[in-house]
Amino acid sequence: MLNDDRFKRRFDLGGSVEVICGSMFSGKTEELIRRLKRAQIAKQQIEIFKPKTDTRYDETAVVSHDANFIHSTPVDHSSAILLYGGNSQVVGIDEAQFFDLELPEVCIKLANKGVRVIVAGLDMDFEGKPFGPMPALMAIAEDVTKVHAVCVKCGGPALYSYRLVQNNKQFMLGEKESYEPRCRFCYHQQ
Ligand SMILES: Nc1ncnc2c1ncn2[C@@H]1O[C@H](COP(=O)(O)OP(=O)(O)O)[C@@H](O)[C@H]1O
Ligand SMILES: Cc1cn([C@H]2C[C@H](O)[C@@H](COP(=O)(O)O)O2)c(=O)[nH]c1=O
Ligand SMILES: [Zn+2]
Repeated sequence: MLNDDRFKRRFDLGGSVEVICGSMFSGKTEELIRRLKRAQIAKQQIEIFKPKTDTRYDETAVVSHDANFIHSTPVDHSSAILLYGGNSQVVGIDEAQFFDLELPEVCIKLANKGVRVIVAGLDMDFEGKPFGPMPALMAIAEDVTKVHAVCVKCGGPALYSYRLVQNNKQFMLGEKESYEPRCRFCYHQQ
């Protein structure tokens, strides 16, 4: 395979997929913004996407819990990322857990065209179950970074997002009033 000229040319273009995952408040969005701002400093053409459903802080910005932000385009399907992101050198995607299951294929297509794709999202939902396209994205990525919040109960490294309100639906937007980051021990203590 590596001797095949078509693939050699694609590798030379430098496309790749990076995933930033973890619980809520773990710094996923901050890390995404940090990488994208460095790309901007390097004068690279960047484009950021988020799901239209995530309306928490701003309609057209990716905003961290610390109020750090960067302009973004809200889209309702991953295919739109392929349409609008194909001419960029770097594509950022936030809240990837809310996207459809075609997102990994979209990221592969962009990376094969030479685009550096950086995806951030929750790896687990409030029940500790893998969230949406995140497991598949982690499987196809060159690089996966798992970040941790501080457990609100004990100060340890938090990997779970504990839901404080009664609601069994997987999709429920919210902040500190509805979720808190917890470590393995404190999450299972309930
Ligand atoms: N329990 C916590 N652990 C770590 N950071 C927290 C916590 N509560 C609030 N924060 C704030 O959240 C910021 C991270 O926000 P953000 O990047 O939006 O996280 P994520 O995208 O993973 O939800 C931290 O820099 C910190 O200011
Ligand atoms: C655990 C969990 C979270 N959500 C929602 C809550 C927030 O609106 C986002 C996560 O945002 P963050 O940038 O990672 O803080 O997801 C949900 O819908 N379902 C869940 O199980
Ligand atoms: Zn804890």
